[in-house]
Amino acid sequence: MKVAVYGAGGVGAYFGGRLAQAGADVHLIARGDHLDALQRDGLRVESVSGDFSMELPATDDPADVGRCDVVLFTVKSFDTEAAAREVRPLLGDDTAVVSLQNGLDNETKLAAEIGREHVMGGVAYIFSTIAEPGVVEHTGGPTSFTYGELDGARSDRATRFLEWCDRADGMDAELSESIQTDLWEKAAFICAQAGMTATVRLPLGEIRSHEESWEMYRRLIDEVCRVGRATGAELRDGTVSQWMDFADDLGADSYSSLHYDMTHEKPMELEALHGTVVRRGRENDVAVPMNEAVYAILQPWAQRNA
Ligand SMILES: NC(=O)C1=CN([C@@H]2O[C@H](COP(=O)(O)OP(=O)(O)OC[C@H]3O[C@@H](n4cnc5c(N)ncnc54)[C@H](O)[C@@H]3O)[C@@H](O)[C@H]2O)C=CC1
Ligand SMILES: CC(C)(CO)C(=O)C(=O)O
Repeated sequence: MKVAVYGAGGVGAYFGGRLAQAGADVHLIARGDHLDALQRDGLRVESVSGDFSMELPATDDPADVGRCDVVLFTVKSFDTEAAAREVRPLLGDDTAVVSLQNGLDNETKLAAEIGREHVMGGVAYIFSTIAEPGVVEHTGGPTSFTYGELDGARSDRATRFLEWCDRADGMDAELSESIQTDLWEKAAFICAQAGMTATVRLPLGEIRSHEESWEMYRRLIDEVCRVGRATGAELRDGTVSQWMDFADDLGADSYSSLHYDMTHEKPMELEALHGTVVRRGRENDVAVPMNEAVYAILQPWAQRNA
């Protein structure tokens, strides 16, 4: 199985590294200092599931890699369109480009550039960042992703990829037959987890211990579920309480990639998260006051870091 990781950062290099450990032919696409370090020193992953280092081919030019079976597409959502324009050299007739990004529009943007037949949706559950160039730090989370064909088909390429994922240690993968539902459900969770940890600027444990803050966390989830249903997505009953139970079990020191980016002066995915919910809420006449509040509070940070 030949795999390219387009945007080999916290998420992509972690899962790509694990697939390489399982024997997949993995190629990293990165840029800047991180690429220089990957080429010079290899990839180092410092992980709660076990550290590892490996030499993997790394480049900023997809033409060096050529056709792949699977492309893990893991750039930040504000880089989706630019990166999608560069993906073509990686595509054979049956190549799947699997977005593991946060946000609701990445698959549509990818499809517009490379054709819907190449795109699979996906959602990742992991806490992982580039700690320094060439070094990815994985601090926890379920360390899993769910992916699937946009039309829900259990295709040969999707099941073949699952077999490879199942061989890998330190990660779990699930093949979904309703990835649109998964995307909305993940959006509901991430708008709460990212929204609260970034606005409050404290870890989840301290948010949980205040009744009003914990209620706001719940309302953020609930609002996104309402918007999702208004757009026609089939969210499962009990999604809000399931996420609240999930968040109850997360480590007290959990934050989010949005909080990380905000506090490290990096561009933020605010538009892909709360910005999208606010816009879709308006379009569908669904009130989203909690998401509007998060969006308003974080705007100055998003502008400052852009
Ligand atoms: N970090 C986390 O724990 C989680 C992140 N996510 C989502 O996964 C996606 C990726 O996030 P991270 O891995 O944290 O981002 P990251 O910033 O660590 O990695 C993305 C990498 O892609 C590179 N890149 C962007 N455009 C490129 C291009 N055209 N050519 C080559 N390299 C390019 C960037 O320089 C960066 O190194 C985001 O949508 C994020 O919200 C989802 C779950 C957890
Ligand atoms: C769900 C969560 C919080 C970690 O998997 C995430 O997606 C992020 O930090 O961006």
